[in-house]
Amino acid sequence: MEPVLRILSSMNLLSSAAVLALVSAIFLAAAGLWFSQRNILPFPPGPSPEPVLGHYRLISENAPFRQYARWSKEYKSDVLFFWTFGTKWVVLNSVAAAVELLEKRGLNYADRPRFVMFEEMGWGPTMTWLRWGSKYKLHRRALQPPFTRSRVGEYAGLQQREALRCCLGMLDRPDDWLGAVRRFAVAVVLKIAYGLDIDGPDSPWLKMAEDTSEAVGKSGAPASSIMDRFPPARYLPDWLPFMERLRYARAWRPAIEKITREPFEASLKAMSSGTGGESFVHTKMRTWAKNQQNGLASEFDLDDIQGAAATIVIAGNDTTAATLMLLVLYLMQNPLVQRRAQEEIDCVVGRDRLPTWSDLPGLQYVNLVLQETYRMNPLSPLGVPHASIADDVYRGMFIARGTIVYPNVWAMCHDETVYKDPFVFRPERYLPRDKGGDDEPLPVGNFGFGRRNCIGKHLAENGLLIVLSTLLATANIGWPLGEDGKPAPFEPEWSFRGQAIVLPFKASITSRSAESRALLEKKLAMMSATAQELGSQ
Ligand code: HEM
Repeated sequence: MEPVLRILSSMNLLSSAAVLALVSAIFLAAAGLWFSQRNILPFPPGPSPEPVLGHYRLISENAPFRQYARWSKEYKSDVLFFWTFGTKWVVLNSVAAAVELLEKRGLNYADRPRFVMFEEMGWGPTMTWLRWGSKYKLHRRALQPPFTRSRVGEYAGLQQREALRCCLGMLDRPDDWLGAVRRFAVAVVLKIAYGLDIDGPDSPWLKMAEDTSEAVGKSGAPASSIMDRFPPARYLPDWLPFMERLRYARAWRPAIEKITREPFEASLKAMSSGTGGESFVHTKMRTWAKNQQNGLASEFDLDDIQGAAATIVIAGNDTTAATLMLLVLYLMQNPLVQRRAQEEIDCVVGRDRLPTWSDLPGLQYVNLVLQETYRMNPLSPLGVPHASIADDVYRGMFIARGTIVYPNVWAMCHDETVYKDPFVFRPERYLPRDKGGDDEPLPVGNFGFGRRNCIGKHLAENGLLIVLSTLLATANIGWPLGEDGKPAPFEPEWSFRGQAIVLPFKASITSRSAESRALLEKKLAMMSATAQELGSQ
């Protein structure tokens, strides 16, 4: 027996040793490959870091996208590398790099970094900030279908009615034209998400949405605060001089919690009393309630429904309002563009009716005005950052797993090798040469790249186009009048902390004609009556 045991144990030893040797070999090979890749392959270039802090102090909080674009030229590389406190990030300054990494190799770049500052601000399960994984996929599966190109037509009536109301509001109260724009943006997503209406300028939902825009719009580029770079910093006292963003996050926390909770509760209340229209919350709650009744677990629980509905409002309201502000600004600054777009509407639609849904594809120049607006000022100049899931090599440069990736959409949209006079607003640039254009490519990246691209693009674009074309058909937009009664041009103010937004400004907004105004009123009355009859959107 003893010899057998000895043989067995020696076999055990042998096989253990073999397994150990094999595991070690695999580990060494993998480590060797990683190290050899790292040693052989350089990280992308970039400015020299400081000891310990790396690039932390080198990146400006104001308009960092301009700095990255300058470095891209200086280091002759469309991909730049930075690090601080062990966090690595790369900035992609060309469409080619963004398409190759974020789209063609999209699965490897479908993650997001952890947004520690936003956690501190109190965001619940909001899809935009979720890491790649089962929770994220669950939210994308729930949120994407209602906003596909083929399904957004379901909101056409709602968007058109709100567009008419928006244009009438701008004409009636030109001093508060921004109020009408904000109302449009909130009304559409609030109805879709919760089935709730805005019942006047004092609606609490307007104030709530405005607070959230303020909180998000000026919170700095996502994942770039000291807490994001060095998470333990969130536990430091916020009175320290370099902790402004922690102070900011804590100050805005109540507003974020409010927008996540209150419309959801109001929607549930409306649902139980049988009021309010159909909505995302209604659909999801019905499934959840049915599962409860049948004793089944729900994959998408109450927290998820609440978080996903808030995502629609937060991601969809502010972005739409900010783009409409840009449209008003560029039309005011470019009267010839405005005239040409109005001529197109007069020619395609005529002056005895207003543009409708089916007219939009035929309004080529109006569509290009929107594209040029996207290009001139991408709202998220550094996108929403993605993060890499595994090590990668791009054109001989090493990109380690877990690297944060910022597409510099601003640099792509202002690349002089692609766009002639990139700082000039010229929608004609996209027209073919035989139609007097420069055949330049439409901008890409304003709605993101790859698997994390914006789910609301089609909804947003339809809404922007219907407001733009209705406004062009019914109003003239010009510089505000000075004390001498003459147009008084001015330089608008901007905020480049986080999103790139134009700050509120004055404009002169007047009716094109008594007839066009009457058309607005008549059509709004007609559409509101129909909506009331249908008791829905
Ligand atoms: C002009 C309007 C809009 C602009 C410029 C815009 C822009 C963006 C950008 C740049 C991203 C990041 C994409 C990426 O990481 O690659 C994004 C993501 C997102 N957008 Fe929009 N957006 C707009 C409107 C909307 C609307 C109306 C909705 C809601 C229906 C919406 C919902 C979302 C969501 C949920 C995400 C996160 C996607 C994900 O992480 O998988 N957006 N958007």
